[in-house]
Amino acid sequence: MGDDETAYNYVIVGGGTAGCVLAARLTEDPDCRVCVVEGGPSDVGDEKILRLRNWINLLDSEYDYGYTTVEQPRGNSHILHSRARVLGGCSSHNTLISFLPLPEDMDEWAALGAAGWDAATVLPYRDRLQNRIVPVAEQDRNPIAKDFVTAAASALGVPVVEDFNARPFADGVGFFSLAYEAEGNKRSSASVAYLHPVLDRPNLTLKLETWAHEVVPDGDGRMTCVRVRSADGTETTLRAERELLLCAGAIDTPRLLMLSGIGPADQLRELGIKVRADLPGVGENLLDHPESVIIWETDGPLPPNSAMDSDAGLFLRRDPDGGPRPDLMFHFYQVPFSVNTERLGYPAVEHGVCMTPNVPRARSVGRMWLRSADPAEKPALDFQYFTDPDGHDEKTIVDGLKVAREVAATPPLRDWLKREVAPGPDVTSDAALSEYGRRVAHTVYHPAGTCKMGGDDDPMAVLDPQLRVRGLDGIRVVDASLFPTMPTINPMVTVLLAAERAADLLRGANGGGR
Ligand SMILES: Cc1cc2nc3c(=O)[nH]c(=O)nc-3n(C[C@H](O)[C@H](O)[C@H](O)COP(=O)(O)OP(=O)(O)OC[C@H]3O[C@@H](n4cnc5c(N)ncnc54)[C@H](O)[C@@H]3O)c2cc1C
Repeated sequence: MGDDETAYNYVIVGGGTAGCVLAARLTEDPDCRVCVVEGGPSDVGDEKILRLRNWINLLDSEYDYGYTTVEQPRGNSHILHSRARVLGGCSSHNTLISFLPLPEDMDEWAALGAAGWDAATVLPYRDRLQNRIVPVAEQDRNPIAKDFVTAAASALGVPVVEDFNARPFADGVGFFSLAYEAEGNKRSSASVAYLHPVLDRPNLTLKLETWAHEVVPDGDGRMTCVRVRSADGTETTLRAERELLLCAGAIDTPRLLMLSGIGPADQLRELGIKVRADLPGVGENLLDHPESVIIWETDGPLPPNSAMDSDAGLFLRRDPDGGPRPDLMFHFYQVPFSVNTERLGYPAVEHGVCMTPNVPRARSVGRMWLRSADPAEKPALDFQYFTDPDGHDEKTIVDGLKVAREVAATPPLRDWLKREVAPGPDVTSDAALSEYGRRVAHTVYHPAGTCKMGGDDDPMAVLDPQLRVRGLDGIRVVDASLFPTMPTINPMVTVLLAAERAADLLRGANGGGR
């Protein structure tokens, strides 16, 4: 198929984490013509992208859409919400920590009306994942990270976990599993694992540096067409003969739907957007994993070994009556992640480490909306961090900071640390820890949930359990926006599993493939 063609069997908007999986799976059938519209450039041969340890330099770069938030009265209003602008999406930009969701995470989705998304159905898709997922390699295990693992196990009485994906866990400390090749520190992103091997398929068309700005109906009223603009400004309408698949991520998928008149009718009318479907849930249910940070200076430089500077971490279950899943997590960084503390005047240190306690199932839920009908204007994101009425999220951060200090005070980690620089040893009361912890809070970069799927009885569900946009024909959403609730763990693998399942749903519905 040549570049001038505009009709395909499927058009995929967003060649990101989910989009790459779908493109690879759907083009396994040589008669199925697929076009991927991706806003960013290719990652092929781009060492800046392909080398995992460079991830931190991609933040706020030309590969980052760089969303901001509206004022967060109980949190940090200065967080930059990085979202990748490159083939592979956030899997080309992130730290590639790879955890299967816990069974209860999936069963919760099914209980909320997402029939067919229970653990017994979703978790077996792990065997289909093409990414190379392995625990951090021995040569990448920094001595200080090893000592963090030993200290946390001893201070907190939790097991050392060799492979977090071997079985479900309530708590534990250890080196993460990553989607990477240790040799050469190469990403095994969705793009590398799924798309690179099939780029020469004649039935796959990639339109890079091309931005989708409006979904429009075909002649039969099916929402299968999308208006796109390429880097040179050329406008085209692409048509999907079977279905249009939105995979633009948890911010850009609801943004595109709303710009196309699909969303909360009153809000859209106020902006002068013609309403095509009144779906009040579009842009609501904005989920994230909020985190805080505590930083120590080390006595001089650390050994260099690392996969991506945050190779180990801890899960803890503080509330034994709260079910089998952990309710506190943190990453251990062998660099001082000080962007939020320096802004508040805490000292910058040349050599240091930090721990970043986060809230695995945050109860504060936010929303996003369009500021105008102009597709170029970024939407407003309001995560409403630390606003849950029971104070669960705030308490988790306070507990996390205290737990971090316990670990830091325990040998062998203790012997590496010269002094605590943020918040500093004088900050001890719950109130002071909360104030500090929320003001320096950051995101673990996991926005999700903004087009959630659910049952017929949930008026806020945007998608049915087949991922079809309710009330419309010919259009589905497959990306992190489909999450009804946030899984306990870092969500990339959940997105990959969802995309694998979506490929099956599509092939079943449209008669192609298996
Ligand atoms: C810095 C960072 C670190 C992270 N670390 C981890 C981690 O270690 N482990 C983990 O599990 N999760 C991590 N995450 C989160 C995880 O990467 C994401 O949740 C997941 O990759 C999202 O996948 P997606 O398919 O929903 O969207 P994405 O992968 O973001 O894909 C969306 C794609 O759509 C394209 N696009 C958007 N709008 C348009 C448009 N209008 N037209 C055309 N193209 C468009 C984008 O360019 C992008 O390629 C991290 C995220 C970030 C940003």
